Amino acid sequence: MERLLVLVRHGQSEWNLKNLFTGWKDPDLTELGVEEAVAAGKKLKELKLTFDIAFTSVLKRAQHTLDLILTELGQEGLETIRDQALNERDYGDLTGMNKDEAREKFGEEQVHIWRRSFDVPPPGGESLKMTAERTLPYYRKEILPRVLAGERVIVAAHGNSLRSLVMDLEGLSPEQILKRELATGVPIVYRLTEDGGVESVQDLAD
Ligand SMILES: O=C(O)[C@@H](CO)OP(=O)(O)O
Repeated sequence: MERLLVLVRHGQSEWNLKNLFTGWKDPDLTELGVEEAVAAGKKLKELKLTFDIAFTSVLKRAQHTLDLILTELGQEGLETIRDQALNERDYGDLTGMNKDEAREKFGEEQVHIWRRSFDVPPPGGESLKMTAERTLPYYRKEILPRVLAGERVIVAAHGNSLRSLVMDLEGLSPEQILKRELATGVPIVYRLTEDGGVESVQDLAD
């Protein structure tokens, strides 16, 4: 049995381009973001991958990315489950702030801690740990059982909601996840063991 799980971060969003903390805000993809999503679809097509079900967040940039990928695969209209458990980490008071201006105001190190530490939440927002506390139960209840039953699953979501899943799947420590960045529109193809561990992982970066 195949036990296929593909994770993909959305393509560049309008707020990624403007360098703003985005979190639960809902900007759409830029032109480049659309191109990245189409390219992700083409890469999956080259590998002859198709899916039985898709999961995404309730945010436009992830849904739009998924739609573009499914169109490339000739799988428009595939059953898709949207849930806010897969949303980006909530950036709290930083939402909408320019990342360079935040560095000037709060200092480079503090902003890095808010963005990449495991358990320090940005003011009023979610740490990666808090994000994992919603993404992982959802993954274990709704997504993993389908993968283990042989359904081919694609998840289109966000930098930090996916980092929390990657951390768990790959058994990364808080230090290791700190350095792990997910590129926009780059699918990561996992094949899982029968108990949900990682049998193989392939990052489809160029
Ligand atoms: O702004 C955000 O919501 C995220 C993802 O774009 O940013 P960061 O990479 O700083 O976690």
